[in-house]
Amino acid sequence: MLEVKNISKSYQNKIILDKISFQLTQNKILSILGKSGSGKTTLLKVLAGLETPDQGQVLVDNQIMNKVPAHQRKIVYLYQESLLFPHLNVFDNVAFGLRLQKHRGKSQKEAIQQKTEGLLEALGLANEAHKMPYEISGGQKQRVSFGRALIIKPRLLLLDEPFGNLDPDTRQQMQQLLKSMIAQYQITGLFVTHDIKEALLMGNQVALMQQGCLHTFSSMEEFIANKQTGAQAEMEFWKNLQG
Ligand SMILES: Nc1ncnc2c1ncn2[C@@H]1O[C@H](COP(=O)(O)OP(=O)(O)OP(=O)(O)O)[C@@H](O)[C@H]1O
Repeated sequence: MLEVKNISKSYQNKIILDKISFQLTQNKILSILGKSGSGKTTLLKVLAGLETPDQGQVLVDNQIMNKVPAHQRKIVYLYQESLLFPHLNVFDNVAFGLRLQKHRGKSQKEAIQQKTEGLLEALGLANEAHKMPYEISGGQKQRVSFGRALIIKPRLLLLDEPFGNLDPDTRQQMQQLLKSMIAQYQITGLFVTHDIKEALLMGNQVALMQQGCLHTFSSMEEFIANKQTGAQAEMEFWKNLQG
């Protein structure tokens, strides 16, 4: 479904992405780990059309995306501080993408109303529908931005450290919520995180970005067994802590 072929990108002669190739099938999530500055965000931006690769191709459903502008790709890129429209309430922020799709007429209006209400309910935001962004918490804002993304059924959802700013409890709740929404909406996506546990929890597959290359693992066992991933060190840490 997503096919990335030989993507390279340099900034000021420094190679950030070095002939990256991988495939991702429909309804699967690929978690991407990697050190700060290893190029994870750059990869997501290339897929979203926010950066142009120096070479290589991005294909979604066999369609070459390279020349398709970002706003026509139906690929959503979400990051920690994904912005909400400050002048729209929670309901209108979520409904925005559907309204853009040139839906007119009364029945369409009702369909938008129903879809948005259903999604707000599922996201636990039903009581916040009429609040403005400045009246809700960070975790709630995050849920609104997921709502905005999910409502248009993106072909690809790109999540860039989405929970980086949340406290541990809220982070755990959001992981569970997002996981169930991803299953319900049959989302295909990439999930960038620094947290190994989160990568294993959110992804069906895990990959490691290192020196411009994306190392994909054929199974979770292979990922855990590889010392470079840090999974073993993390497991050792918890074991030692238990005594
Ligand atoms: N627009 C740009 N111009 C020049 N250099 C850039 C630009 N964007 C990113 N870089 C550089 O490319 C490298 C990779 O950055 P990127 O943001 O992709 O890393 P990352 O793996 O997402 O890091 P982090 O985990 O800290 O978010 C960094 O060295 C960064 O300074």
